[in-house]
Amino acid sequence: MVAVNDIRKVQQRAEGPATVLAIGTANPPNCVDQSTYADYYFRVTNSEHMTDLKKKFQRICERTMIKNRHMYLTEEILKENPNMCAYKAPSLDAREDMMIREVPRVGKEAATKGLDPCVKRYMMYHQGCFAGGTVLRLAKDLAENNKDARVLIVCSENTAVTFRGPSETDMDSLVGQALFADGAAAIIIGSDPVPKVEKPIFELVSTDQKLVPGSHGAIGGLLREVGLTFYLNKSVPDIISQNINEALSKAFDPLGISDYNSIFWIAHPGGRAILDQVEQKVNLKPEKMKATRDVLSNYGNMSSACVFFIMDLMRKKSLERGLKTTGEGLDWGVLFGFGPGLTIETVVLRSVAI
Ligand SMILES: CC(=O)CC(=O)SCCNC(=O)CCNC(=O)[C@H](O)C(C)(C)COP(=O)(O)OP(=O)(O)OC[C@H]1O[C@@H](n2cnc3c(N)ncnc32)[C@H](O)[C@@H]1OP(=O)(O)O
Repeated sequence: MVAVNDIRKVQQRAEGPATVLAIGTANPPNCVDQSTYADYYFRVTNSEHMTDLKKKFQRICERTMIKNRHMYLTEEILKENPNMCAYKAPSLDAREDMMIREVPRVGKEAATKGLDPCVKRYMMYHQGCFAGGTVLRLAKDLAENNKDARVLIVCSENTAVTFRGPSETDMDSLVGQALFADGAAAIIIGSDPVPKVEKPIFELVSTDQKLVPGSHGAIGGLLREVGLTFYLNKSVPDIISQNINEALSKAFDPLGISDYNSIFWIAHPGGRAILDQVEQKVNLKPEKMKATRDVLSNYGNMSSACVFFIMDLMRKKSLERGLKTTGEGLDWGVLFGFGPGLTIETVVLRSVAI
């Protein structure tokens, strides 16, 4: 008789850790220039009369350190959908129609191929920006517990659901209009790579999630007839940075690592101030956040997709610079997702020799 444990070990479970086997990214073609975005945003939302608010928005845009963002929404689309340009007007149907079309389209572009109908799918909506870490955590469990499984993750983010005109009394919304952007990433995760066929890029060593006590209300979103409304408290950079050392020591103490400049960094770039404060709290050298800041600057906050753009940039730059591993020449690294809850997702990565 075959023992259940043998079936689990021999037939069902993978031997090695889950690895990232491929990464692809895509953005909609419409690219907005952050230096002129305030003019565009106040014109397209018929808000030119709010001159002080426009100046404030211009200041916020400048402080984001974002240069470019991609957005599906063009001026023509917004003109056809005037309710999306109001601060709050019923528009959920129009927004959802765009999302139903665009989210899978850009996601498919990132994944490049269609999928067999027998592929087992799982859809996750309205997760928030920490989801890049969440999906890695779930994919690791799936890949390690299902021998030969290959997990395709597609994170596709679109601001058609959050774009809205300005309001004098809602600064959270205004800050979000200066930060959020569209983008998609597709990643394949699997254990026990097939020799000479598959080449791992990073190994997923461990994962963790923490709901920060007392942070309720700091970041959140509510789906309304007017689209997805959100709040972003000014304390977000403080809360994240105050909890970062605990997350790091929980993840790296077991590995005997306490110098966080000795690892590579992939942090969700929620906003410039979050990166600044984390950097300060951990005494990070400026080059540690270079890949993260480059993605923020060139693409904005694409929510869950950001960490994969950073991962992709890092492995490409490491190759270009002739470094010995995919993680800037270093062995160990960390990936952080931050988002509503306030939730911190931590993933410990191990790079691969180039
Ligand atoms: C959606 C998800 O699930 C996950 C996410 O990623 S959520 C997004 C998380 N990101 C954030 O919370 C943003 C973090 N903040 C930042 O990066 C920066 O504050 C920023 C780039 C927005 C502005 O940079 P800064 O260095 O703070 O600039 P600063 O000059 O102090 O502020 C500019 C103006 O914005 C206002 N402001 C900044 N943050 C604000 C906030 N969260 N709410 C309201 N107003 C804000 C300031 O009061 C200031 O107004 P005045 O010019 O009238 O004084």
